[in-house]
Amino acid sequence: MDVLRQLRGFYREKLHYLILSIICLAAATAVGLITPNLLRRLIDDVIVPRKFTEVPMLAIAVVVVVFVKACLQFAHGFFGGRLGNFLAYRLRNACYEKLQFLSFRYYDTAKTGDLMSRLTGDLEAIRMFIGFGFAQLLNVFFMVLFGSAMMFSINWQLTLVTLITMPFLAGIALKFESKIHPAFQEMRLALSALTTAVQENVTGVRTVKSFARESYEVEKFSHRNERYKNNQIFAAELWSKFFPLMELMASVSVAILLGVGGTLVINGRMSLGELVAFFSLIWYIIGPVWGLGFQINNYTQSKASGERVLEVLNQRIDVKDKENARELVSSEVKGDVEFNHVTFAYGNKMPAVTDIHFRAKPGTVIGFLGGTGSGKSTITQLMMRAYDVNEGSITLDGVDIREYNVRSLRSQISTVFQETFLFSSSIRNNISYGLKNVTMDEIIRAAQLAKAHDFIMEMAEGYDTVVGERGMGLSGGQKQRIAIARALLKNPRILILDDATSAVDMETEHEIQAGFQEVMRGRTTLIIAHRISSLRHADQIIVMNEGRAVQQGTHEELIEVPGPYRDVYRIQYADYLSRATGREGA
Ligand SMILES: Nc1ncnc2c1ncn2[C@@H]1O[C@H](COP(=O)(O)OP(=O)(O)OP(=O)(O)O)[C@@H](O)[C@H]1O
Repeated sequence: MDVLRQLRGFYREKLHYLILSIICLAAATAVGLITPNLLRRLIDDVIVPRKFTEVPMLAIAVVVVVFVKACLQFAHGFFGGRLGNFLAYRLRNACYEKLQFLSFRYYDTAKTGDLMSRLTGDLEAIRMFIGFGFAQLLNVFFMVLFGSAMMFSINWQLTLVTLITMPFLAGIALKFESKIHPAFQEMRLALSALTTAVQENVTGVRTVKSFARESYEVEKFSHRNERYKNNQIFAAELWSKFFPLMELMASVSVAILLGVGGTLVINGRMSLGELVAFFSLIWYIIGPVWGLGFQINNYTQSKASGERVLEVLNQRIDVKDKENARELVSSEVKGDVEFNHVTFAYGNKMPAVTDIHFRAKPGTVIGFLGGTGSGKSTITQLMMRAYDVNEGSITLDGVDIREYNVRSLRSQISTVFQETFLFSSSIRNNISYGLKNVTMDEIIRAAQLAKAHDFIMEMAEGYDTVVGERGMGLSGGQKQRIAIARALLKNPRILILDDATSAVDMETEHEIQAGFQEVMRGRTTLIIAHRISSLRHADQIIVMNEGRAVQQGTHEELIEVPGPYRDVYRIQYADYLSRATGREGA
């Protein structure tokens, strides 16, 4: 119930729906009890004394009772539906909003499929339980309580004898639930494995085909499919045993009732009408007991779902605004960036960067070179406060970036990542993503600077061409150029290019960089690249190794001194250097 209490904030406004839904269901249950009484009257007061004039009245009474009961059930469904949907709507929005603000650290370990299932399946379970399950669980008690109270009022001895089988019935229902519950969980896991296989196969279809692993994939799927099928069969067998067993137990109850009750009627200690009323009341008790396991399972499942959803909602946001955080105003930002002896580690791992110290004056270009895992991307992530530093500080225009409002800081920075993400939308929307009031001319200008305009115009629909999921249908270099156009259109003070031109040829890269020089005049740029040609014009180059800056200087300075930069330069420029030496020798 703790979960329900925590969720209360989301449905407090509509708490009256919950109360009305419970009242209506309880009232429907109570009204339902009139029917057995009418039956009793029909037999004892009409049929036996042969006073048939009362039949029309009784018939009308039955119709009225059934009608009122139906209205109450409708009202229960109406209020429950309103409540459940309101809660699910609020929770869905809250979860989605939370997902937008959760830190990068959360997404480092989050699984897409798991998050999706929390936002869909788990939310649905909560909707059903709060909307209907909760009232129905309470109704189980109402039915048993009202039903047995009425039976006791008719004949308490017969009630005790008839209800003797109920504990067994409840025991079987609970035992069945304890077996079917894990079977269902297992089935859900098997289904999730099955869908993951399909999802991965579709996403990685190129890899599968290029490795000619189609039959392996078919076999993998077939194994998972078999597991799912076996689970289904197991669950179906459990169901097929449960129903006859429950029916058998229920029939024992009914047989006892008929035997003992019949004898009481014959001996004149009970009227025939009472026996018939008893007969219909017994189902008032058998029904809920039969479904007891299901209701309890429904509760435990929605409790687990509630916990999973609350886990997302209660997730701590690592990087957040300080109280009274400063707002950056675009026109006033100069772009003076300084890393002051910055050290940072992801979780409890070894530091990814240690004692990084550099200053990028407004409008300058800082290049980063280094092997994989040397900490280059980490530096750019720290710049946009994807994570906060552990030691040292990063300043923008002389103020620690932790003092700024995160949103306004990031709005001053454009990042182009090595892996480009494009939305399944038109190229135009992809370039202008998140920006309002941009003209087509501005979009075209950004695309021209990113050397994307020409290939976009060659497409049948031009800027209106819709690119598939993750930009399918475009080459790696084309996707990167669209991402660069997107970054340029944002008109940032700070541009971060994290291996952003790795997928374009050297000539295009050169042209893109020439475009950058034009747009980035007066702005600060951090470039990560593996090609010396991309970095040689930088105002300062930082060579990284195992999280440390091992060399720092301009291209001209660095090629003069022995070290990793000169080694890389010699490897990449081997042909050029040998030709130059050859010419000198000649
Ligand atoms: N999100 C993360 N969670 C945990 N560790 C990470 C994460 N990102 C990077 N690392 C680790 O931090 C170290 C530095 O990684 P980083 O991505 O900064 O290197 P890099 O120089 O940019 O490499 P590359 O050139 O391959 O992109 C590596 O050891 C890496 O495994």
